[in-house]
Amino acid sequence: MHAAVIVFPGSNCDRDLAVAFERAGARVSMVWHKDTELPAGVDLIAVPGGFSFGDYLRCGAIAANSPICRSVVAHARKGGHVLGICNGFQVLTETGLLPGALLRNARLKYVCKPVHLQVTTAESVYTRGFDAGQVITVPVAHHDGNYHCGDETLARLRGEDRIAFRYVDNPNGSVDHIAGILSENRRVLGMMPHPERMAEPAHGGTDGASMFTGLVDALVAA
Ligand SMILES: NC(=O)CC[C@H](N)C(=O)O
Repeated sequence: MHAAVIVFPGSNCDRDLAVAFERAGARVSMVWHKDTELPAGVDLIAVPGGFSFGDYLRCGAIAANSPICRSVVAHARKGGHVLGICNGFQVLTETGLLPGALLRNARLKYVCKPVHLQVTTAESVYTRGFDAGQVITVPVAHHDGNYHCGDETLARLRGEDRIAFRYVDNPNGSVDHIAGILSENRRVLGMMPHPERMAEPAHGGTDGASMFTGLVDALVAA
């Protein structure tokens, strides 16, 4: 299984994400935002967390218009897998691959702490390593994590079982406590919490590791 991790100026979770994939058995290529082509044979693209382009304009807005993102969008439109974590989730909403937007946290503060997440659906390659309803602990670290979408979109996300994770105690005001969502074909996932920061014992917990092992196993078997 070959994963590509996209790197923007200001990304700061790219190495963590690569290590989490490698520990789960994946081969990883780092891809600079100015590149236009993805490495041949890539199974999954991962858009990491951080402060791409200094969060200027809106978090993820400039990154979404970088050369590599044209290939990321094309990969997803062909049915490819794309995972966006934190700033990566913001980038995916800015590209239009996922609906909705990440607004400033309800209390206007940067929130950085471990949170409890309910795995809302296990029906995706990203969440198959968990049981539906399972509660896991992973950290959040963001100031724009307040997920917002219109009523119609929310009804579709619920009706199509596309809410991947919900906060047990909502830290940022997200509608319906949403922490992560899936695309219509369930192959694109965006989430604000950081599973890659809770993926080995030295992190203080390993709940996030199941996401990477479940994902790599699914894509190897595909
Ligand atoms: N850790 C992150 O990816 C942070 C994302 C973004 N810079 C924010 O604070 O909302």
